[in-house]
Amino acid sequence: MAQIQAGQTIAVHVPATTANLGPGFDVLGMALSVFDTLVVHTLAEPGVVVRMTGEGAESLPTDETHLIAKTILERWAELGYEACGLRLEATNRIPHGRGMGSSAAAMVSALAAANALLPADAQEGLEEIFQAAARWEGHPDNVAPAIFGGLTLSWVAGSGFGTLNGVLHESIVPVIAIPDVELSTHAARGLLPETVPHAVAAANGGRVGLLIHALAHEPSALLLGTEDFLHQSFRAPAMAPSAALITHLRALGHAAVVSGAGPTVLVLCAGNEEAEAVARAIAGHAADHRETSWRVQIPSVPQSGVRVEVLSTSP
Ligand SMILES: Nc1ncnc2c1ncn2[C@@H]1O[C@H](COP(=O)(O)OP(=O)(O)OP(=O)(O)O)[C@@H](O)[C@H]1O
Ligand SMILES: N[C@@H](CCO)C(=O)O
Repeated sequence: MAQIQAGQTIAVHVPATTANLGPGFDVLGMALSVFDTLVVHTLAEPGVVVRMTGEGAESLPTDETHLIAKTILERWAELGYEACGLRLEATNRIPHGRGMGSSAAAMVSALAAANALLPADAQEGLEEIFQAAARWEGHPDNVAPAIFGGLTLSWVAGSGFGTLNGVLHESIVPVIAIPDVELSTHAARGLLPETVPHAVAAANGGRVGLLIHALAHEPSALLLGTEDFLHQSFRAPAMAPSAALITHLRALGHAAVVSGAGPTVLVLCAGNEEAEAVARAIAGHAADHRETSWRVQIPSVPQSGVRVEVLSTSP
């Protein structure tokens, strides 16, 4: 069995992502300019040590059970490589369990790192990393923009996944409101019904079509295009403050939706003026509903996703 070379150091940068964008459940995703950074050192001595700063630093494991370390080790084993020792230094800026793709970012940084530390002639491309990440995450909508950046449209293709970059109108500005509570994606998916009636699926399909058009060409149609029939109403009881904020913003004419599995709220704005009005509307709503506090950010949409820097190679 080939062994991973000790003495290598790489850095991986991966963006946060928002998924669904309303009706595009498990299909639409978009990168957001909030980046996690992971530095990986391969060591001659066996064992795994993880150091973290930022999100999750106080609560996540610091040994080989850490999600990123575990994924790197499992990927090497899957590809037939014997692991060396590892030191990981993670700077976590993506909030966990909020619907901003933290687990997808962790998965993508692990798989990109595992790949970059293979011998040069064994390294794979982004397409193989996408297939592995989507398989391990279970759905492709967050991992696609984390890998490829921009707006992504993804689908299940046989036993694998497909994705492509969609056109995003230059005026569109995302606003995110991150509440001070977490909801795990696993719990949020558990709230969904097994099946939906044909009429509901058809209504949702119509909105996805309109949304893709609105995102590319006609931002004025974002409010109608972001109407969802598949997931938000079922999950609302688990994120009542987010549901109330979305109702408030939509009544004002803004295209507010649940970001990913929630509870973060995403608003797709047609320009900076609307984005600033939305930030003010969120502040006003928060002042009247003090049980939840919100962090409001206006990120950009990076056009590329995961990036690996080789800091030092093995002797
Ligand atoms: N950088 C990280 N390092 C290690 N573990 C992580 C990291 N990011 C996320 N995780 C793990 O993933 C969990 C959150 O995943 P979960 O899928 O529930 O939410 P999310 O990915 O933030 O939201 P969503 O999938 O809706 O966008 C965390 O509680 C933690 O266990
Ligand atoms: N499409 C996923 C995104 C969260 O990972 C969901 O809504 O469950």
